[in-house]
Amino acid sequence: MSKEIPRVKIGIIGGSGLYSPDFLEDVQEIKVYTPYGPPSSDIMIGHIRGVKVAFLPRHGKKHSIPPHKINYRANIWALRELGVERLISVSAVGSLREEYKPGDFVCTDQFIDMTKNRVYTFYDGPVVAHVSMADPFCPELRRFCLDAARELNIKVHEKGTYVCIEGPRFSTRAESKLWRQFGADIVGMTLVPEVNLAREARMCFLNIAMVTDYDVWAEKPVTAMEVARVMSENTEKVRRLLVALVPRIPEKRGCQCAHYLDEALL
Ligand SMILES: CSC[C@H]1O[C@H](OP(=O)(O)O)[C@H](O)[C@@H]1O
Ligand SMILES: Nc1ncnc2[nH]cnc12
Repeated sequence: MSKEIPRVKIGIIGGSGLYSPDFLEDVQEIKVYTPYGPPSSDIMIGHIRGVKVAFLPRHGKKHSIPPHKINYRANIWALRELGVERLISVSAVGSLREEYKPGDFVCTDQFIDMTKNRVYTFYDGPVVAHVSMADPFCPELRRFCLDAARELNIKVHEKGTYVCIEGPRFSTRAESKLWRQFGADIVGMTLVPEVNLAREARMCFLNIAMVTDYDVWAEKPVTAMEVARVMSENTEKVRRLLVALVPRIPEKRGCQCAHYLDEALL
């Protein structure tokens, strides 16, 4: 007897420090097969106040997959296969600005791609797609996120440019200063190509970044242990924000996100 595959419209990808769907109720795990191989883990499906949500930890349940080895295509494909239209990605980031303090949230609104060796598209030919990335994040999801944070009295920066580095190493002092000159506000290793693949998959995409450290421009070199510690001190805040955000998201989309691909195919 074949099992019915559940349909889920909202997906959450957890980053460093967010590996478990303990903010969801009635969780079931399902294995999803993709043409690109397995996603980072089985997909966990549960509910937030009656709304069905799919959860996937991008580094795996035990953080065994480094940023440059994540199978981003498999992750996005698997979530899309389940019906996900609106994707919330959670990231730990370093700060490139004094005023973006450890423990603050950032509702990312732009990115700069400094990665070097990733697979950036589902369209490897013969079908070719050039998606617009001028406005990478869903304006509706950003608004719901900011409203939810305001309601909870959680400090969130309304805008922030995320520079995505290849990793897994952290930036040199010279690089960190350069990211600041580029106009970036926060630095991480995983937003690209998650965000552009989601657009190719006609999904809305929101990035909730949690500042875990001042990157090395501010003198003291960051360590992975520091990132993990600050993230674990703040996961409760992340969970509360997700629980307040998800029920605000309406069934129907009123944004452009599903249509960028129409103008991208040659
Ligand atoms: C654990 S330190 C570096 C690691 O943390 C961030 O992860 P994520 O974006 O998945 O939250 C950063 O991008 C690196 O992968
Ligand atoms: N300083 C930093 N650089 C890159 N990725 C990070 N993730 C968290 N902090 C970071």
